[in-house]
Amino acid sequence: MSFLCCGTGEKFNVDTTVVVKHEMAAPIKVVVTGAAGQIAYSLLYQVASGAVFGPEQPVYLHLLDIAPMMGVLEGVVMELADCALPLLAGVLPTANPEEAFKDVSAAFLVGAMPRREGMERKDLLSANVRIFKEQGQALDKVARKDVKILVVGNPANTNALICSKYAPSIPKENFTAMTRLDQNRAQSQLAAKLGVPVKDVKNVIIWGNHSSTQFPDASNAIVTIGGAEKSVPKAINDDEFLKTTFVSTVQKRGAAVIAARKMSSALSAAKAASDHMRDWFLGTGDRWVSMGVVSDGSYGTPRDVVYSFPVTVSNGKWKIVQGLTISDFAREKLDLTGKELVEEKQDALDVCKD
Ligand SMILES: NC(=O)C1=CN([C@@H]2O[C@H](COP(=O)(O)OP(=O)(O)OC[C@H]3O[C@@H](n4cnc5c(N)ncnc54)[C@H](O)[C@@H]3O)[C@@H](O)[C@H]2O)C=CC1
Ligand SMILES: O=C([O-])CC(=O)C(=O)O
Repeated sequence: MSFLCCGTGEKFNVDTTVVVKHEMAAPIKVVVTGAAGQIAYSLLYQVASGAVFGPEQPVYLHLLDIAPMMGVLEGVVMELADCALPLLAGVLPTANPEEAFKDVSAAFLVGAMPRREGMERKDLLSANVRIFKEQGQALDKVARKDVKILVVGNPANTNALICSKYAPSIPKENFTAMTRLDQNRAQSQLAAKLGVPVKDVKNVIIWGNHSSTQFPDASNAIVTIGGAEKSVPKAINDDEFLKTTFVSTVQKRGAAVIAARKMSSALSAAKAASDHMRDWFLGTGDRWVSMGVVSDGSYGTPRDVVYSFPVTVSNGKWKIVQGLTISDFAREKLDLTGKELVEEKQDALDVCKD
């Protein structure tokens, strides 16, 4: 296994003493940006241990961060070596986006400034959107055309849109933004209310923007109780809770974590990024998951913004779940978050002109 030192580019070897008894697939190249940061610190283990691409799929990790962070990144590379992970085929730490994105099959775009207490995620737009313009341009030049890209850095939906705009040779469908953390939060809130394990709640939806206008929607969610499936609204039997406390708890959960930790969610964000990419690569079956994708106008949403929808995935392709009934209450929420995305898009395009 080869690891490269950030400063020197020198190779060193790690004896993992692992005997692989059967034929493994060829390694895929996976990039994580912001690799010296908080989220990456939890994410890298999950990617390198097989939790994302499966227990038979070796990975070659490309780690991108900015030049001043190369020293810290060196420490991360050492720790990855020290994990002695059988699926980790190699590590390339770099501050050069074109080197980082070369031939990658999957990209976790995490590297961006996080918000602090009192900020909305869109306050990060002017600082972060240029990163996604530059990275779109680099992906366009050197990544595989079938690369699956997950934008985590905030404001995630609009950053994903900008990244796609600057990578015209890569299909729009390959750019997604992370709302899986919101989905996981919503699922967990519902499970707690119902007193069931979180695995027994499915098909909760996050609509729209990963922001405080998102609409966490339990109206189609299903819970398994005593071996039988039941509608969540029927099982909870408290519409007022589902329309108010539930929605606002999920909308404000990121801010609540910042208030408590003085830093934004990282452990749960990394878990959600792993869930999102795993489901995209390995499929969802008939479970619905929420992903920010370039809108085709489904459910009367604005086109050409990255909007979170319920999707299913098979053979590496996501498809928006169609045919759901949208109540008047939901319509208002879907429109509000859509309007915010249209405004953010305009602001981002203005920033990118400079
Ligand atoms: N979509 C979501 O659900 C969530 C999104 N986030 C967002 O994820 C982002 C990262 O959060 P953390 O890891 O906690 O932040 P962090 O500050 O701990 O790490 C960010 C890393 O990105 C690096 N970076 C900055 N500019 C870069 C560039 N141009 N190229 C490569 N790397 C660059 C920094 O040097 C730093 O190492 C933030 O924008 C945060 O708001 C956080 C939680 C959930
Ligand atoms: O709230 C933040 O700024 C970080 C984030 O996106 C989240 O935790 O959902």
